[in-house]
Amino acid sequence: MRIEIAFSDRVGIASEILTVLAHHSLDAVEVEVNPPHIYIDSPDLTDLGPLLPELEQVQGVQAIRPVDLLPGARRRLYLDALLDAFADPVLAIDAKGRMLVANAAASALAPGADLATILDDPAVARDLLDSGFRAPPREAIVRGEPYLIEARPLGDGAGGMVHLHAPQRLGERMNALQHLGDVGFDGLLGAAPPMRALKQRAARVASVDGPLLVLGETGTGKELLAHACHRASPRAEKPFLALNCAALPESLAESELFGYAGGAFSGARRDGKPGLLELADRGTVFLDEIGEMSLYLQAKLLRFLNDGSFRRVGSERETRVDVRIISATHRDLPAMIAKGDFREDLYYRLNVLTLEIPPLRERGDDVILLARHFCTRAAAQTGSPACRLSASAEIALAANPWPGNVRQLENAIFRAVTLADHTTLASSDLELAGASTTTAPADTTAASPPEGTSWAEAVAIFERGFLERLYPQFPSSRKLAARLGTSHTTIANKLREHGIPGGRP
Ligand SMILES: Nc1ncnc2c1ncn2[C@@H]1O[C@H](COP(=O)(O)OP(=O)(O)OP(=O)(O)O)[C@@H](O)[C@H]1O
Repeated sequence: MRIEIAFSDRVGIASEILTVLAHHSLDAVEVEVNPPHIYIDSPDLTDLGPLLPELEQVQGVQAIRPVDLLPGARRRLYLDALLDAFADPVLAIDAKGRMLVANAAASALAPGADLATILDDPAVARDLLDSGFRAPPREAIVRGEPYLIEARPLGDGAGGMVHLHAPQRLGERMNALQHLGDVGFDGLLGAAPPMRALKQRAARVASVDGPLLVLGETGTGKELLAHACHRASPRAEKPFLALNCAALPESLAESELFGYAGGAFSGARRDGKPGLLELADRGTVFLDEIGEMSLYLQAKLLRFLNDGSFRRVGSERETRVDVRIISATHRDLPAMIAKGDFREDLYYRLNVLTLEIPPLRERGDDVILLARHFCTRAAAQTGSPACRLSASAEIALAANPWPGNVRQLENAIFRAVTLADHTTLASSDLELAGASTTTAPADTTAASPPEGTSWAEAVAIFERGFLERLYPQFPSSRKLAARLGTSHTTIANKLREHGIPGGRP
């Protein structure tokens, strides 16, 4: 039986309680003292009755009750369940390299007792330990498969946590099919003139079967556009696979893209592994952040673009595939060429067709269009009630510079929808850097309306902000009408027109 005893804290009380158990010849296999409670696990204790009078005699004991689990055991149970929910192996290692804790995936993969036996290459284990688990992510072979290894220290001298990203899950993370589904140009929202022009050009470029380079600042939607071009091309029914060239060290990126032959490196899978180029045969491979590709891989990619063939890592055999390459970057490739960081010949091979995505700040009212879309989507994703943006929020969004573009906008709206406990988001809910954080429909006067706003739209934005600001102080159409010196019917109609809730006469 496991019991919890509440007591008022004093020196020696825990040992007096345990002495009572000893008197009854009861063993305690686990004891947790967390004043003002002591928890005891005693398998021999089946009936509390005979023990109660003596325990209650101990000065300071207040209450005694049986419990299912000791708090520490309960915590371990939850932590184990959480760790086991990770499909990737996760390990805690002490400063000497001994394994302290492993989740189920790690135990199944490499049931070793220390880091050096878990990783096939002892040098990698040594680097991790020598760096105090601060070494940058790198690849290592575990039971013949390449893994991306990330480590972080646990705290002074306590060792570190090691996370092995499994190769097939890396593929998952990089496979745009996972999250883009069959999104085409329809999913690329935007009605501003530069977006319309882009979509028109993209629709033409999509069907031309040549390499395509997508340029644009980070988070502008380059991957979405690349996928839309694939969906609008004759390759639409074949795979669209994506590799982020900045995310992986060179040799792992090489084996992801080109695959490897059986026995290519010590412990490699015996039958080898196809890379994205083979897996995407007759489809499209999207190379994101191409500016970050190493010069060695640039040379290998150039060769593939020139004659359609390549060799798997560690193979002598030429492999031929039919794949369209769409690449993307936010970097200035000509400037990189001038510095010798990017191959000029590759640039011309990749840049047969080009699309340039405008930054969000040049898209006028698209900010509002996208924000409303993200608002609806975030509410659906989080199971929150349907929400909308107040006039002040829309004006603040339109005035924000958006250095992180659409992704930053998407995140700002998601955060606001998740955290706000009301359904009309104000500018203060949006945590915009540099924006006013008062609940300021008052800032309707401070910021200019979105570019291209008509007179009628500007008046409507002003009215909505004005009414939203005053309504809480004059919460009925009669009171508001009296304050504004107009008829209550006019105010009631305006409240309805702007969807301001609770417009009572
Ligand atoms: N026009 C758009 N309509 C709807 N959603 C968009 C649009 N543009 C971008 N997004 C969304 O914004 C996020 C960022 O887009 P995406 O990943 O395509 O940008 P990126 O330019 O490839 O980013 P990075 O430079 O970091 O690789 C994604 O969630 C995407 O769905």
